[in-house]
Amino acid sequence: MKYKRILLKLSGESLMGNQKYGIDVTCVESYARQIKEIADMGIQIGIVIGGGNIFRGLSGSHKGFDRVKGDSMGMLATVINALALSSALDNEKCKNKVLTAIRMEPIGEFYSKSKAIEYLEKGYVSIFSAGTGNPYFTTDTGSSLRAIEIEADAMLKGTRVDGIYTADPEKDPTATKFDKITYDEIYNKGLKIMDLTATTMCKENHLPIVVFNMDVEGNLKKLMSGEKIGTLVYEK
Ligand SMILES: Nc1ncnc2c1ncn2[C@@H]1O[C@H](COP(=O)(O)OP(=O)(O)OP(=O)(O)O)[C@@H](O)[C@H]1O
Ligand SMILES: O=c1ccn([C@@H]2O[C@H](COP(=O)(O)O)[C@@H](O)[C@H]2O)c(=O)[nH]1
Repeated sequence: MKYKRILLKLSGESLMGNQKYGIDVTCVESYARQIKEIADMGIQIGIVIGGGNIFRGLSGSHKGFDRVKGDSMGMLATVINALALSSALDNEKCKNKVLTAIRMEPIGEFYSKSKAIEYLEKGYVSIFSAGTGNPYFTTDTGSSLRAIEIEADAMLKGTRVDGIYTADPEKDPTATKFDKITYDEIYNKGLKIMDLTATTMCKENHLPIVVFNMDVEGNLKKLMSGEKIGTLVYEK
């Protein structure tokens, strides 16, 4: 097996599916099926989920919301998504736990590294919600932080594009895909696939990243089986 323990980052915005807002149930169900498939292979899975399908603090601040309150709303949005995913995993009979970076028992257990690792070792898919618990961050940074804390072998960014491109492929149809790219090239080319804080944390801690399309069912299993899909971010 290529990876024993992974941190899977799921895009909140992708959870909208074809809707304009909120959660498309078929999308969450597809994610849960794919996660169950690799949990059954014995892979330890930590998950961070975004909140862009519900609220982003920065966008809120452009409309007059206080940034810190807006970011708190964004972090709560990630908890809503985590609960939706947890429920879909329950339906798949895939044992899981929701941990929160901000205390809010009984909705989820307060996150600690030791508890997270204990659950992973017991075979629970562990969903780390509320990002880092601090404003002015994103769930990309929450993902790199949790990946490093749980000593994951890699951070897998499951999104709605099939890798990293020379420009945002949703805006530029002429953009071309990289099969692999270094952290430094991401900075030097100004690519906006992940925020810079997250990229820097991964680089400094030698954590490989794979960006791949989570909306194609079966992709996650292919990655775990060693197939080369998506884009690998590596150190030179
Ligand atoms: N160079 C690039 N290559 C690939 N995707 C890019 C690039 N630049 C920007 N993007 C955008 O990044 C998006 C993927 O990022 P991500 O999964 O974090 O989505 P998001 O909408 O920010 O999710 P979230 O709701 O979790 O914040 C793609 O849908 C794509 O539009
Ligand atoms: O550590 C964090 C993580 C997230 N936020 C806020 O939540 C939203 C949603 O997260 P996305 O990564 O954009 O999906 C984000 O825009 C922030 O407002 C946070 O404050 N701290």
